[in-house]
Amino acid sequence: MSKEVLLDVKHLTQQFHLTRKIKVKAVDDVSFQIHKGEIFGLVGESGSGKSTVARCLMNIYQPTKGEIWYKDVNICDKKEFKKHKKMLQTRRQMIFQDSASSLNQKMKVSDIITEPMRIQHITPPRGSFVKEAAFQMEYVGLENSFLDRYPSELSGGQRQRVAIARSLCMEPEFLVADEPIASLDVSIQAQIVNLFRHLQEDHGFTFLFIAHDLAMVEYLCDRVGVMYHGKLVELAPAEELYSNPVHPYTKTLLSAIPVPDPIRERKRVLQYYHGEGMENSVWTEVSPGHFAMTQADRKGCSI
Ligand SMILES: Nc1ncnc2c1ncn2[C@@H]1O[C@H](COP(=O)(O)OP(=O)(O)OP(=O)(O)O)[C@@H](O)[C@H]1O
Repeated sequence: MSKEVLLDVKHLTQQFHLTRKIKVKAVDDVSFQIHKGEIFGLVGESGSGKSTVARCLMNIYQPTKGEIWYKDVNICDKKEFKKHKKMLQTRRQMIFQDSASSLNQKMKVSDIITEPMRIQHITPPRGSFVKEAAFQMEYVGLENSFLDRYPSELSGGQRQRVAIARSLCMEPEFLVADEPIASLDVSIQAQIVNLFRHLQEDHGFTFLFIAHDLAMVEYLCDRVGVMYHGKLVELAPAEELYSNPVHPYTKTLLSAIPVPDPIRERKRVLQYYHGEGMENSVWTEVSPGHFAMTQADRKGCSI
């Protein structure tokens, strides 16, 4: 993995207006970088702001504050976005959790896979759209007989493979996978996660991987960020985060991972965190490459 920065997120804040008076700060002053070729994981409880970050990175939401740089393009700047629109819409692709609703149920698989190429007026490198769809299908482990089927005729895992094949057609550089395995059976989850790993190894893709399954995130990701109530509270290489969590919320989250050893499992202590000490917290590098929110007067230790 290189240290070249592909994405630089600076002080990202996203507020939603629920009514004229009530606002929700879904993402609150979040900064991080994603390096070229790395798999960056984002974890946190439901509603902590992970999907909102992902949607801002994909220009689905226009952030309330902050900047997002994709290489040397500030994608939050509307003029810059317009200037580089084609590059941004092809090189960045997103895979959603619910492939049943993200894929057009009325289209055949071959058309679903090649639709983004048609929209972007891209000539299929393998001669025809059908050949292109067949190539990508084979790559993601689906037989060609699926080409003429409709999404409703496929299983959840097969539909997710179609969604991946569809994004591969655009020869992307950066893939956002938002809970791509959440709706799948456990054995299928492992297959899809392994597919992501192969994609990264074969093509050097850069990934943002959002998931609730902390064990899968540890297995797949190079670095992991932990979100809590819209804030990024900890960020570290996966191994370091899982072996030495600093923020109490990270400790809470990791304490909930089941241990496949009955003796250790019996001794496991579940931790709880209810947001105590979030105020006055500052972003500190507690060890090289390991950042966490700690209280200003207690740098280097947990809150
Ligand atoms: N379009 C929207 N309009 C209003 N509020 C929103 C919108 N999108 C997200 N929110 C709110 O922002 C907060 C963060 O939501 P978000 O979906 O980013 O969390 P998440 O960590 O991805 O949760 P999950 O794991 O359940 O998907 C939540 O309180 C959510 O209700």
